[in-house]
Amino acid sequence: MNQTPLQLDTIDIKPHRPDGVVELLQITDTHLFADKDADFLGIAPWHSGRAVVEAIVENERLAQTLPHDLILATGDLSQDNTPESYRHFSELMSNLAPPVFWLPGNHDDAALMQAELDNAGISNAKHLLCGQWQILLLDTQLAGETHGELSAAQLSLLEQAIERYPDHHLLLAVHHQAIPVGCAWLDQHNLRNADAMQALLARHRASRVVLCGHVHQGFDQGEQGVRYLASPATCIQFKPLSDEFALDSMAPGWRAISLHPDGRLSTQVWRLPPHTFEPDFSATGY
Ligand SMILES: Nc1ncnc2c1ncn2[C@@H]1O[C@@H]2COP(=O)(O)O[C@H]2[C@H]1O
Ligand SMILES: [Fe+2]
Repeated sequence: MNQTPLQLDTIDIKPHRPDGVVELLQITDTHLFADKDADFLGIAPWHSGRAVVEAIVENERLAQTLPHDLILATGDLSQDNTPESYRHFSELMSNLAPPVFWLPGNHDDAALMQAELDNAGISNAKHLLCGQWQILLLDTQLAGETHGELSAAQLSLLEQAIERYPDHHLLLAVHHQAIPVGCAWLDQHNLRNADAMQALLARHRASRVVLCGHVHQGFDQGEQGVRYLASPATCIQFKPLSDEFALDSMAPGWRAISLHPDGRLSTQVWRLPPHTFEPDFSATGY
């Protein structure tokens, strides 16, 4: 096993907005298959993912907003771990102008994912300096498990980030939820050593935000001065506050986030129109 500690490798991204506000989008849990028409509990993820991308493009055109600075793809991009599924993800992202940054989820094959996304020219950068903010993407994947964990090496990257950039507000992106979302069946598949991450976050004086995927629902909660956010998946939605596995009737979606230079954050969950891509509500799991 390679014991060499990971070194923080930082890239700079200049925010487009003259007031320094960083505009980003979160796209998560696309669960793509090699077969674009493959069914996932009543939804074909490639088709719902494509509809999300088209809606983002249309939103930008209608709102005539300044361009987004970046997109964060927070894992479970593939459901079947095929090279084709990652190529389909790259194809979807090629319709969007901002650079995409990614981290693996429990369903991903991280090595294959990196190889395929590298081939498509999607950056593997994990620490971004953007105006007054720093964005760190950490890997919580634990091979063969549905729940997640931050290895010592990943925690060390967080420590390096807050030590090196103590005055930059921090957005930490991970796949697994660090605090319970209120679905017992799903909260057993959480980030197991969230306390180690939280102990490091407690040292950081600037703003702290933790953004995750995995929970297939909108989530926004503050705890001990840290804001925890999650986004709907671009395919099936899990029903909030359900102890048993249950799919939700809300449409697929994504999250938009504005990071202000003074540390404030504003955010909005966007969804496709109601009743588009309704799943098979009788499904009991996968
Ligand atoms: N009925 C179920 N009960 C518990 N876990 C489940 C059930 N169905 C699926 N899962 C797991 O829960 C995970 C939550 O999101 P994932 O897409 O990561 O993958 C899912 C499955 O591994
Ligand atoms: Fe997941």
